Amino acid sequence: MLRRRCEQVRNFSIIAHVDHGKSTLADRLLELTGAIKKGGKEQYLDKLQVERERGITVKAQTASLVYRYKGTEYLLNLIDTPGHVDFSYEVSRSLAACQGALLLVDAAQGIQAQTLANFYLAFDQDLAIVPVLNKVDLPAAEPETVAEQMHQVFDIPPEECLLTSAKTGLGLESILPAVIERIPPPPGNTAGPLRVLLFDAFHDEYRGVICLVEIIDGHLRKGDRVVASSTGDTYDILEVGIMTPEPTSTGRLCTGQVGYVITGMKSTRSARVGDTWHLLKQPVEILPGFKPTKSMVFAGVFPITGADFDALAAAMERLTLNDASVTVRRENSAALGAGFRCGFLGLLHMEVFHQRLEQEHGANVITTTPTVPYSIEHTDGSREEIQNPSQFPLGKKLSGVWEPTVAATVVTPSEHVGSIMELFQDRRGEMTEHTVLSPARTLLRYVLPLAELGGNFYDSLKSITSGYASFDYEEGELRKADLVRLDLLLNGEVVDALARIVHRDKAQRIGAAMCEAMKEKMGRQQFEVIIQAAANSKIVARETLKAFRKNVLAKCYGGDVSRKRKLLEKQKEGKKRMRRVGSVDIPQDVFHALIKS
Ligand SMILES: Nc1nc2c(ncn2[C@@H]2O[C@H](COP(=O)(O)OP(=O)(O)OP(=O)(O)O)[C@@H](O)[C@H]2O)c(=O)[nH]1
Repeated sequence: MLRRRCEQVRNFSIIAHVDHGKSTLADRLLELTGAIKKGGKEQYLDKLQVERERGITVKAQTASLVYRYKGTEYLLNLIDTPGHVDFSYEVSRSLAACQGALLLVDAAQGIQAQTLANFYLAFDQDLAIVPVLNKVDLPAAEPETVAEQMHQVFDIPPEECLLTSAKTGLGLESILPAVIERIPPPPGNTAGPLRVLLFDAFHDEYRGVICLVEIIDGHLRKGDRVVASSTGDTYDILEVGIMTPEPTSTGRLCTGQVGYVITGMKSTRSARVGDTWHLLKQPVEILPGFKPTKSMVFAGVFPITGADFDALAAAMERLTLNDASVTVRRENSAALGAGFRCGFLGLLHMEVFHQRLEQEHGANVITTTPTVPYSIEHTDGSREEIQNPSQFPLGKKLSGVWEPTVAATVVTPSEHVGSIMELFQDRRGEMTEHTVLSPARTLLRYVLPLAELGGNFYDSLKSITSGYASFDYEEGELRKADLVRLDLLLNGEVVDALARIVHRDKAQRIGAAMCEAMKEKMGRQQFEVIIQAAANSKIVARETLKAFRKNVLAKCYGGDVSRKRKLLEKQKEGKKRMRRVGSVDIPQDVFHALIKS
């Protein structure tokens, strides 16, 4: 099996809009080829707890299937990819190790925003595309209409579309023959010097870093010594094999094969995805590699109590071993103490990271309001990136402030176009395209500030379209904007962890909402608290919290000293869960509440 020539190898991905059935289809293909047992646990390739709970794929996975077709045995490497926009970097990486892709579309929902994005990622990399219309078992399925849409939007002839149900198994037998016939074998040179593409890496608790690779040219054997061309570091190949889908040692990988390698590398940070490996003293032409991932959302991550800092630091370290796309540095906040400033690929990535910190590492944390990176220009022409709103300079003239934008795509039932246009206008969006896909569906494209995707953007879009619109975006240009720093003050003291950067026109509205939420959540204190919001140091909103003295001894008649002491102790304990800002104690859960408001 392992001396197979390139002609008997196919490397392919499954790409689709979220929930169109990729993971389910991958499971069925694994069952069909005997890689996993029928009726076993669902969504085999979704390994992380957060993936199972949220029903989304976060890390791309790979599995090698052996399939007999017309008397010949083929090795088919399937790479399952995440569907959510935050993880599209995983999609493009995985596609770099493939020659083709199954483009999966839900036959009831039709083409969605992410279908378009993924199609173009595959198209740009010249991959052979096998269109699959899934979920044909659903009563609402309209495979003919969707096939017509595929023709109109992607120029794919309707007769090329395969019809399947990953749920009932209908049509599944047509998929692997189409993979073999329509997707070309990997083009590598079997006799050439070894050239390896490193396309992913993950950390295994027991075995250390496991690298996923495609052998572009030549052969890789256990015991080889390779050079990572980006760093010049050398590694001994301790183990090599294929994912079936568990790592299975094979001793060697041949040209065109996708598999795993263990080298004794300590951290996934050493595994530079997109890197080219070659043999010592046998340099090769370097592969183009991947665009480095860029943090688009930053947030502070703090322990609930200062004493938990070391445990949080350890949890962070373990988690970032496996998720090299998170950037982490130490940060100190007057309100929240010692913590970290983390950079994420997007909001979902941030939530997933938070959830993994709690679930897999038992850390209890406060995450501050997420912010996007702003670029400010000082009057001397120098530029600075602001990743924390409290770094935004006050009382100093600036030449300008730039904010990141996104190019957004929405596919929606046509009756919601009017409300979507209103939502995007309110979010400072500019329409760039309006196309009618079919009488019932419309495609809209907008440029809008990335920061406007925060707050309740997704909930608003969902509620005005009853969940029927799909949304996707890609990174846009930086755009100059009239932005101010919005601070929240308690008795005149700024709470640094709650600072935000907002558009000048919205500062008053957001400031008033924050003051109101703070008043409601904080509960009465023992003295009067003035809550204010300031835009670039100018007060724009105010609330007053009246004093209230909580007398813990009120119920103590007479002089029961031990009871009295107990109650006073209890009050002291309650205070531990407070954070002191100036003269005011803020309960920890206020931070949680305001971030969500
Ligand atoms: N009726 C029907 N339901 C299906 C079919 N295929 C998948 N589903 C269901 O659709 C939902 C989404 O399927 P997944 O396989 O998790 O979708 P996915 O595209 O992998 O989603 P992400 O991993 O989040 O990108 C699940 O509830 C599946 O059971 C099908 O052919 N018919």
